[in-house]
Amino acid sequence: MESKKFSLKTALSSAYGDLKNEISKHFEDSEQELKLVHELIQTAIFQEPIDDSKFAMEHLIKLMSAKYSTHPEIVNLLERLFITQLWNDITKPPNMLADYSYRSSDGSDYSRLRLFLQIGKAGSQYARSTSTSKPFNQLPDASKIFDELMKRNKFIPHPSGISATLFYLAILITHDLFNSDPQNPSIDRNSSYLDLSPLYGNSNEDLAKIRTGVLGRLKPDTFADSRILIQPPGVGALLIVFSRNHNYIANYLYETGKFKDDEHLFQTARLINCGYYLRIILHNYLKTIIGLDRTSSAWILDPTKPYGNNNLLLTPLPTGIGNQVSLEFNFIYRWHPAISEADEEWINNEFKTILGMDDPENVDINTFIKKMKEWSSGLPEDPSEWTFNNMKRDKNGKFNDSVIAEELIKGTEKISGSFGVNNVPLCLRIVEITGIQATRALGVASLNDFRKFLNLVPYTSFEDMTADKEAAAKLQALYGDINNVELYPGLMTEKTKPSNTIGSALALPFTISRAILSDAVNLVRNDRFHTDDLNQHNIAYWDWKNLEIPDEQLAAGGIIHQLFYKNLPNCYPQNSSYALYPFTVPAKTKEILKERGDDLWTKVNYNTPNLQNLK
Ligand code: HEM
Ligand SMILES: [Ca+2]
Repeated sequence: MESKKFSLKTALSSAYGDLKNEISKHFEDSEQELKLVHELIQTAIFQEPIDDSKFAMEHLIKLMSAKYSTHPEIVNLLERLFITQLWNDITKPPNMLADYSYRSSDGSDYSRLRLFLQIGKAGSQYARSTSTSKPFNQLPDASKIFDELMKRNKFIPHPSGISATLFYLAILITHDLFNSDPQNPSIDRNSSYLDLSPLYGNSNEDLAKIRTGVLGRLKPDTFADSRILIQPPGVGALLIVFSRNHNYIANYLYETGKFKDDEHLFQTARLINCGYYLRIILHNYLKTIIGLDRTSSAWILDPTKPYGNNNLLLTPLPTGIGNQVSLEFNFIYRWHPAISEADEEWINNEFKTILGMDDPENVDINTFIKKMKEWSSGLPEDPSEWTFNNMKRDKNGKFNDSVIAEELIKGTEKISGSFGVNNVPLCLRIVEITGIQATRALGVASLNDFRKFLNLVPYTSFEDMTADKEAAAKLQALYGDINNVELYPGLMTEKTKPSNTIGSALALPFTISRAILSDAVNLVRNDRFHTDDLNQHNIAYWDWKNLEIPDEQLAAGGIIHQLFYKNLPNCYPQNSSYALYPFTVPAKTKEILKERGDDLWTKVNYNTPNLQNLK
């Protein structure tokens, strides 16, 4: 960055040299004026702060209107620089609108560009990123692709020690963004934003079912999306932490005395709760995914940073313009190989019960949809009565803290699965086959066309695409030509990035690792409620430290432990790796922290928290 600025300055100096010559040709005693002109150019280009007590602007106006007035060529240039500077001060289109600060129930109106009110609203069609350049040749049976290249034969543990709990958050994120209509897979029933749709739902009807209507609160331990009930119980446990966090925030706001009515308290608490969710995604989830825990640097990848101002050299990077997730992203984010062994067993049993069969892998799609529908229509109308994993609610409707904490703690001990060929649990066979068929029906591109779209070099051969010789041979037999490989089967079988390194700790398949970041940056930056409208006024001057526990240092910038300590009191010791670093298995956490080269690793407790006396 420095060297770029240096070379720009060099270029600038030569342009300034010409102007200087021009001015000194016509005027004597112009040293002061030249300095002024130089400053004008500097501030126009580098956005350096202006010390207005020096009256530079007034001097400039005097020069243009009096001394230089007989030299229109100089005045024209200075005037242009001056007007450019003034014009650039104001963001276009506007960053914020007055009194326009609450999330809608269905994700409409999340773009501040009022022409795009509908963008990313629940019930919209998926966006499409890229099309196929030439027709596919004959495609193999989707079931054959699953059986030969995707099916888990033997569990392969994740090489970077990533825990199941990281994927519990990943599942909340995917259930926030994606909710395909089984009758019409081009429709996404959720909003295309990180707005905790699994908690708050996607309509006014959903909200009415989970809100108490009093003081902005949600019903105890309640969430809106019933799909979470048939995910491993750690996913529901994590969502309940966010549900409790909403109520914690609403109470806190009420006690400040600034708000009285339910709607204002609810909406403000939702904005803040979604803010914590995003902060966890950036400071814990993304940090683990790209391996930043291994360094003592505080740097994180933050897509919300304002780069809004124009300057003469860099175009602005807008925020809050709205987002619509793509169908491609839906498949890029299907991370079924990551499911841990224990969670695979759990879901297998759950499917056996719901489908009423011993071999859920053999169910046909119509039966699957029908049985799932029967299951969901058998749930209580009121989500505050739902339970999962046979957990019981107490007389106030709450689950026992330690029962919730236990699922998250167990998740941190479960090693997740490795990405790459042959690691998708067998019970998801029908889901995967139907998925591949949907991509065909909707015209999703080939892997190579998608790579070209991302400006990545296309694969030239099957060996180039996958490091696994056996997989390469199977792909060759099924697809014939490397350019014939479809996006989703390709993503599930391509080579994976190295593990245990800064930059790629999640060891994702190559194309996924790049695509996921492009989609993530867009969906966060384009949400006005994660950028300009998360301003202090709209969040009632909420201090993000309100949840903070004194061991901030121990978390190395992480946030998630604050939610655990606040909403699952007494379940974790103060310095527990299970709260501070839940996304890697504890033995791995120790190894990673040692790599930082400081003594942080000696201060963390790696023992399983003892919940016995809390039950
Ligand atoms: C034990 C864990 C998991 C189970 C039981 C599971 C189950 C399922 C099922 C049944 C579907 C089909 C849903 C439908 O078509 O309505 C599905 C779709 C999907 N899964 Fe998973 N999954 C698990 C883990 C994951 C993980 C770790 C991710 C990624 C982080 C993920 C991402 C997705 C996505 C993006 C879809 C498409 C959703 C949609 O189009 O609405 N899943 N999964
Ligand atoms: Ca959403």
